Amino acid sequence: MPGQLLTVDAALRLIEQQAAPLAAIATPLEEALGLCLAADAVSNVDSPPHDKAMMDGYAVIGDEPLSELAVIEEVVAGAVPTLAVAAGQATRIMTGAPIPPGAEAVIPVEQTELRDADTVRLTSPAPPAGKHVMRRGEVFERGAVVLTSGTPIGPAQLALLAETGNATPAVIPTPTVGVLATGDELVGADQTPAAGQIRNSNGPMLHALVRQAGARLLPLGVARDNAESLAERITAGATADVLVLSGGVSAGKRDLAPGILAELGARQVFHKVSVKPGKPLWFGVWRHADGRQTLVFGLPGNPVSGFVCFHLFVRPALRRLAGGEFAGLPRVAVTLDQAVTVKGDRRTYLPAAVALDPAGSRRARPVAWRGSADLLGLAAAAALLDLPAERSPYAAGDRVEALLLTPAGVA
Ligand SMILES: Nc1nc2c(c(=O)[nH]1)N[C@H]1C(S)=C(S)[C@@H](COP(=O)(O)OP(=O)(O)OC[C@H]3O[C@@H](n4cnc5c(N)ncnc54)[C@H](O)[C@@H]3O)O[C@H]1N2
Ligand code: MOO
Repeated sequence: MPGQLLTVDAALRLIEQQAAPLAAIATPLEEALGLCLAADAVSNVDSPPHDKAMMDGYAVIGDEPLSELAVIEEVVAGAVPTLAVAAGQATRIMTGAPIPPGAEAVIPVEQTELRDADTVRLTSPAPPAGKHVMRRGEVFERGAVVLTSGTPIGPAQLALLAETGNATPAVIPTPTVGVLATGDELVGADQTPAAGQIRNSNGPMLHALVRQAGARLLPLGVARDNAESLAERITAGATADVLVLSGGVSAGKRDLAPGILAELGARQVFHKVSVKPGKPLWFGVWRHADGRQTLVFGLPGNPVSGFVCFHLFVRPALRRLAGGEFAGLPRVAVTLDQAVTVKGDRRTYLPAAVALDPAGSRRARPVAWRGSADLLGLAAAAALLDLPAERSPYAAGDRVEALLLTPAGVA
């Protein structure tokens, strides 16, 4: 371990130990998109619920010896046949409708012509038994587990839950994340900074990161660098599952957040990680009198440090709380387009542009940037290169790992 600092992996293990899925709730299906199932989903119907026609046409006994058939009935989807079909007979049937007793196949309407209202002639050889018929329970039977606990609910899973009668499935709810920016120097994006002031960019950035992660945002505004303001705003975040603070966690005189958190009853799990940017990261657990707990992340104030720490450490915790895997951004291999030297001994995450070469493999080049306050560089990045210090210097052509910030990871 470099110096006395925790490695990124050790820090992640400590966070994972504290991040258990939230308690399950029952939710209306319409609100279940994006949530994870908290229990196996069982079907209360067979699928399909009856032997069903897969084509519009005529239900027949199958391998029909005759080429002219008497039409005895018509069954549309939603109706139930009343007559059994025998040799020489057919029931006019629509896709999805139940197959009448005795029938074993469907002749598509295109392979027939009507002689008169009650007689149909086959223009192709009669189909064998089983053709264009789906058997009751062929896809799954009543009582079958159709989705297992932990499955994320997308549109297809939602449709399956609807089909199987799971109108209010048990799910893990969306975690709520309180976001608090700290600092006397901060003014709003719509204000003109006076001497010594800067605009609060971390607030909007962290709000966006929380939303992008699919969590519910509890905006807590800006706390000033004094004990009263910090204690008041942090206390307002006690209802959240996760509290994200920006700034005030390094070694400065005004870096009061860790002390205030301890006074309020939050237990520090670690402070400082061997990562660049992001070294001053603080992580703790705040247990409340009612048995709930809030995971607290004190992110460094430098914007890129906060961004990197959110992706590396907060995002996996949010996914775990929501019932998913403890996993962050997608990780891919890239080829470096230029040499890179990592200074110091911290594992370094460098904002990079990524392009596909003609063979379809990803090539990456660090963006021009001037350290952990450079949002211009970060805004041009599609990935974060993951560069362990001990492998430095890196040469052009070296294969390294990168965390993708955009779905395609190319920009
Ligand atoms: N003596 C030491 N000094 C510093 C250390 C250290 O280990 N020893 N660590 C450095 C590192 S690394 C970082 S990163 C920063 C982190 O400092 P803090 O988390 O305490 O953050 P602040 O001091 O409050 O602010 C740092 C920087 O970020 C700007 N900032 C803060 N909040 C916002 C915001 N909401 N929007 C935009 N910019 C923000 C702030 O103005 C400062 O420029 O500490 C180093 N120092
Ligand atoms: O680690 Mo700080 O986060 O270098 O800027």
